[in-house]
Amino acid sequence: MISPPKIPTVKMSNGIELPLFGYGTWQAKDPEELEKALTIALENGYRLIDTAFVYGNEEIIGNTLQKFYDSGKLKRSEIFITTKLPPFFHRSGEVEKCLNEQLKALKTDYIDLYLIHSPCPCKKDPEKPMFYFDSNGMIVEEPIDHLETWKAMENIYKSKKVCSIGLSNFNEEQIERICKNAEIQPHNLQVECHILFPQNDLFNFCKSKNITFTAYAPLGSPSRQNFLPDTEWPEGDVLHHSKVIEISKKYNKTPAQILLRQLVQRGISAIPKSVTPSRIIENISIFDFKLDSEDLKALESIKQHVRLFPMKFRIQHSQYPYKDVFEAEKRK
Ligand SMILES: NC(=O)C1=CN([C@@H]2O[C@H](COP(=O)(O)OP(=O)(O)OC[C@H]3O[C@@H](n4cnc5c(N)ncnc54)[C@H](OP(=O)(O)O)[C@@H]3O)[C@@H](O)[C@H]2O)C=CC1
Ligand SMILES: O=C1CO[C@H](CO)[C@@H](O)[C@@H]1O
Repeated sequence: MISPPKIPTVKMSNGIELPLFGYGTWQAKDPEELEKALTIALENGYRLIDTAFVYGNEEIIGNTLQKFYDSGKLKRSEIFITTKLPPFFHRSGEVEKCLNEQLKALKTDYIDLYLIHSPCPCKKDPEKPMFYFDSNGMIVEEPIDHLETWKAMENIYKSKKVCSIGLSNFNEEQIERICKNAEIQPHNLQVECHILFPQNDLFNFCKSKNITFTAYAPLGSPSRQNFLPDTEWPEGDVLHHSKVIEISKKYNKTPAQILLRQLVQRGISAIPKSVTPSRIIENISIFDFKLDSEDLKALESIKQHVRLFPMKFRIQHSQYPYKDVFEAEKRK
């Protein structure tokens, strides 16, 4: 066990501190493996856990956390739980119902940060805890206005079942519309973000709105293609990028540590996923060094930009958020 580092935070507009580093859990759902990995993460200083209804692992996470509370090793107040509303429960009557299920699974009476997972409300697969795909592999749209769902998010915020509310995978226009019509402004946006997709414009836009920023796929999500393997996933390997390797040698750190450190220094919360004990410790060992401005600039100036998560199974949805992907598809 390393001595747990102090993790820097950024204040959200509601005054709550968002840790700039946490533990991602997408595709971690083997109970034994996840419990072991999360235990190692918590013992080594991870405090933010990122999950979602559709990851199918909230109960495993809740059970693991309960063991930490019972043994007195951690208090609930020391943990920051982010979870997400699935795209098939966007109707106002469904939001709180779904949240209640998630609270039960996570063994808690509040969520620190609750996000609308996707701007594309869709039908549920009655057989699976997942969205429904049609015969072309597309999700089936449910026309529900974002403002209806956001109102329900505001209500659960007011009920104190969630301490902060936010969005994931929404574009600037969609966020702007919510902000203009909201009683409670979004506290956080979670989107893909790494050296090959730095999100400079969206990040600056969020800063101007006082919305904190979380980077998913901070290591380029090397195992993303295990999800929907029949889908075409864009190429892009941030962990083996020559610039990252060069800088990692200079600091005697690993490529993953350089990538995560860069996000933290940008003021972006990074949530790498790993179920490998050595990597879990490697990823959090980034608070004993600082990238200098020259190296930050070198990482910033990487010209090749590629969206690794185009989520094309949503491309026909009227609220599909990625105009770049949509335009490129139209030109094909
Ligand atoms: N809001 C959204 O729509 C989305 C949210 N997310 C969230 O963001 C989190 C992170 O994104 P994710 O897609 O998991 O991708 P990451 O960029 O975190 O990459 C995870 C992958 O990298 C491997 N890995 C972890 N650490 C290292 C290391 N030090 N060296 C080499 N390989 C490493 C892991 O393998 P192994 O586990 O085998 O060690 C795993 O295969 C998710 O887990 C989820 O919580 C992700 C995608 C979309
Ligand atoms: O969080 C998630 C992980 O990535 C998946 C693949 O695109 C998404 O469907 C999901 O929103």
